[in-house]
Amino acid sequence: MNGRTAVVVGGGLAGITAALRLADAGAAVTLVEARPRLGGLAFSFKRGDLWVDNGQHVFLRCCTAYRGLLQRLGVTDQVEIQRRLDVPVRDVTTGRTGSLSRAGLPVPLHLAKSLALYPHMSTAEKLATGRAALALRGLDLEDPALDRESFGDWLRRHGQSPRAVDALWDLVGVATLNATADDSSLALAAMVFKTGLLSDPGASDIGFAKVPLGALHHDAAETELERAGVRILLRTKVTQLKSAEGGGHRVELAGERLDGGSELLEAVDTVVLAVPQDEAHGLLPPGSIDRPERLLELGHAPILNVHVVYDRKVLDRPFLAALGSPVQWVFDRTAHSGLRGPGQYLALSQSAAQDEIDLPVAELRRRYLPELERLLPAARGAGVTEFFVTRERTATFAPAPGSAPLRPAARTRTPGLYLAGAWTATGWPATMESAVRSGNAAAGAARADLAGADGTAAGSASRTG
Ligand SMILES: Cc1cc2nc3c(=O)[nH]c(=O)nc-3n(C[C@H](O)[C@H](O)[C@H](O)COP(=O)(O)OP(=O)(O)OC[C@H]3O[C@@H](n4cnc5c(N)ncnc54)[C@H](O)[C@@H]3O)c2cc1C
Repeated sequence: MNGRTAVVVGGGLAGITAALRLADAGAAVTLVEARPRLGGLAFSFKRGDLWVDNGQHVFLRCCTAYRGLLQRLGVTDQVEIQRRLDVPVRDVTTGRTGSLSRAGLPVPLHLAKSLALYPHMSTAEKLATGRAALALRGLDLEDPALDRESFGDWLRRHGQSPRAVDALWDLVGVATLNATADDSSLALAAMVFKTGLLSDPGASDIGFAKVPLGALHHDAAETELERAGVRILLRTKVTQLKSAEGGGHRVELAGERLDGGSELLEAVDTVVLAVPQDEAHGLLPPGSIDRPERLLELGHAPILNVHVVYDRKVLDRPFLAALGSPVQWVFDRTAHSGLRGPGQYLALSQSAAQDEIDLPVAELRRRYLPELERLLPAARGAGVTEFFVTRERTATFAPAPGSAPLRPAARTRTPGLYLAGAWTATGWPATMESAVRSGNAAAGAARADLAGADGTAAGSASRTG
């Protein structure tokens, strides 16, 4: 792509990835981001002395594309991946704590011991779960029928009790899919469980950042993009995308320019739209994709994070999942946030939070502080020094049955125009992994098309492949 120009719209993980890949191929790349920072939906901000992530983010060892990006950014030492999957799960109604963990055995035996000892299900439920896991493992992810059924219906057909759904399938599924089994497509759920739990024994080991997300997705990304020669325009919104008269694309920008004027990027060879689906719908030139209104049908699902700072330590592990409580997952954020002193900072990650996302802070406080006392005995009598929430109403697309045909591929019908974003057709739910995969796919398609136009080997390979 030497001598070619590219504009990437959107500086989330998809856009960062696409920009790096296009710059690697020799294009002169401009990355345009409306906000004052890179990182999109996975970012952090300062609140007093505290670094706060907009939402707790975790990844799995099987997230190879996201881990590849972390490696490229030189920040693998700033994340931690469990040596072996270990998720402590406490039921507040019985007070018992068990764990979902793996042994050093081949799949699916790696989970068998943990399931056998899991205190939150009966023996009959565990046996039925083992049978369902084997059936799930046998599903063909390429079968389009999987997208038409709900995961909940499939689980019931495979003998899963409401308790097994709560204590196991939804415990993992709600956090990864951002929807309950009843609201999830079987295709996406099967993808998550097959890849995460039933592929390689280490696939589900959990990873998370040891620093605020912004240190990875803004600071390190900005440094690497600049090193790769990418021009970064922050606080700059793309307002329109058109065909340029002499060929290529015309990208219109509205930014915080001192003269108040707008800037045009003219005759751009390649544009990657790495923005949320609603924004892409507004920017796509007519005829670029089939039935663009489908982008709006994809819908959104919210995630709420409840942040609580205690005056003492109340949680004795990095994280804990809860049953029998509105609390879903609790993370210890103390070290990441820079909190000093004897206190502890907890973040509650509440996925599929449609019923709570708009509740006033005071009501959430009334709901969650007593729940935390039920879940964490040490919280009883501890002082709360801060309580606040972060709300992401459009955290992910809704992974509902029927969502697969609504997700477009990277290549559009407009030559030189590509789509990226966790919501595009990656086969993954809306995750950091999906975002990075989509950025790779868009840049890969652009590189192949330009190589094809130039008549080089990469182009013919892509056309025949
Ligand atoms: C609270 C929360 C918790 C989550 N937890 C997890 C988790 O644990 N694990 C996981 O893997 N994923 C998680 N996710 C999902 C993950 O963050 C996203 O899937 C991923 O970051 C999406 O990246 P993206 O680049 O596709 O899109 P985005 O991050 O949405 O990036 C799009 C960018 O485009 C910019 N933009 C929009 N319009 C314009 C315009 N006109 N001009 C210029 N720029 C524009 C936006 O400002 C934004 O920066 C979570 C998300 C949230 C919100």
